[in-house]
Amino acid sequence: MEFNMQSILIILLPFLFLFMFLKSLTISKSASGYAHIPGPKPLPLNGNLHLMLRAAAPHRLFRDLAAAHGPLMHLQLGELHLLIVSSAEFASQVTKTHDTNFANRPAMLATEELAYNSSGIIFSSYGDYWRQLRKICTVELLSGRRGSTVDLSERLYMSSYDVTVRAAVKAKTKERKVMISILMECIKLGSGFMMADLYPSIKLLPLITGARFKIRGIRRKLDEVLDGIIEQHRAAAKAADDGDDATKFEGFLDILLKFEKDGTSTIDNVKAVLLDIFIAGTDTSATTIEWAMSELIRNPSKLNKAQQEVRMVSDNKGSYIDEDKFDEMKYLKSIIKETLRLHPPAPLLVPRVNSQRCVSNGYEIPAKTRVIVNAWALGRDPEYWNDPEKFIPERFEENSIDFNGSNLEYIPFGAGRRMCAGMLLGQANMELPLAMLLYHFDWEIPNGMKAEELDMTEGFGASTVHRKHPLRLIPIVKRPL
Ligand code: HEM
Repeated sequence: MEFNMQSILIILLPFLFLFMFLKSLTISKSASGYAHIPGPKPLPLNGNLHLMLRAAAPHRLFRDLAAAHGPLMHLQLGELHLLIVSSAEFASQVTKTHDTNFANRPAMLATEELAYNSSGIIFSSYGDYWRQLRKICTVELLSGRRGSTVDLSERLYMSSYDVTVRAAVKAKTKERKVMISILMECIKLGSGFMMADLYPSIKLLPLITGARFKIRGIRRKLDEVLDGIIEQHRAAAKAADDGDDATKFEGFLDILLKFEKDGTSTIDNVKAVLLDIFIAGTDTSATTIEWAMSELIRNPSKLNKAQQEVRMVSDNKGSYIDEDKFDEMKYLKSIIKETLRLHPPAPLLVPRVNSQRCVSNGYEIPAKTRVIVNAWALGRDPEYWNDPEKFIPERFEENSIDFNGSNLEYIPFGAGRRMCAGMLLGQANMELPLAMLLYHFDWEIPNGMKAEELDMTEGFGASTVHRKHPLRLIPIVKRPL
């Protein structure tokens, strides 16, 4: 008899269900620790997982459930107990009052292999190792506007990737298409909502669902590309040393490699950090520009106003976009802020875990609880915003609300100790390409479609939220490059 994956599955399924049933008895016991926190009633076996099956996207489902159950809500997905935070007050508890306690990240199937055993910045445990990495990042890579510009391209992902990679590695890398597709896979697998993540005690699940196989395949490709980048960098550094190149400077990757050389870290740690920077830097900025352009196309008067501003500032400056003039592009900045309010690229931020039991606004939270802050819901809450579903960049001209983590109703970059380490680079990575798109081109929608008909459906199934369908527009050159 020939055994293929399907026949193995059929044989294993009854055992799996029996195991899950027995497991559900222990799950309901552990659920008692959360009984005092409001939330939808869990079913045996799956908890509230069935709700996810018919949801448009987790951030939308969590917002709707929170409307019925409150701003601190308990959800049980498979074996996991999640707390969903949907108010500025509770977000402040997690990211300010109990920030240190909640400064850890949960383990996920994908982070074992794809984040090199969680040894990058995003998923590493809170402690000295993380502190050191974060310091290198802030000082060496992300504090200024070090990313050199790339040619304007419709392929925002490529351009965003180029800027990030050049900031980190100082050079263009080969195989960027392959790398971008790997990054997209990592983002999908890192959502934390895979079956194998929701039932971590069923050790066979990663094999049965094929997740382990897929992750191993991506890890192999990832190693190949990252090893290539590191090799290329070492060769360039050696050539510069040999030639006594006066222009050489020590960059981010050189510093990571120094730690590897003196034995403080391993080459896997170096790859983990590089991957974090590539993932965090590429997808977030590119998807924000995509949404900003989509919103502007749907609002032609705002598009017009933005173009007038960018052109007025830049025409006097020799017909090119000058980063030093961004402070004069107030409307452009408001557009980016409004886009991040309506479409935060990471709507649920990155999950946190508390090391110790704590009490938050009267609710006891057991240790090792996974907490998700729904930044997307906060940005659309009528409690904090007038006409929250409307794209109105002007609202940011009238107030001083900022995304720097001090206004908890508006946290697209997160807040507290684990907030985004690349906010400044991210900002530059959005302002520059968007200003160029607005300055050089007018934009039309193809096929005579009306502006208000532009499809705004969100994609689903990853930790960042893109447009479901790519944005296709006709550029008309107004200021040639
Ligand atoms: C539009 C641009 C960006 C957005 C919206 C964004 C958003 C975020 C969010 C929501 C988090 C999690 C915060 C939390 O848990 O409270 C995060 C973490 C992080 N981001 Fe960004 N990000 C952006 C760009 C970048 C860039 C360009 C880089 C670096 C090249 C970067 C590097 C990081 C790192 C290293 C972390 C992990 C911090 C830690 O866990 O200590 N981000 N980002």
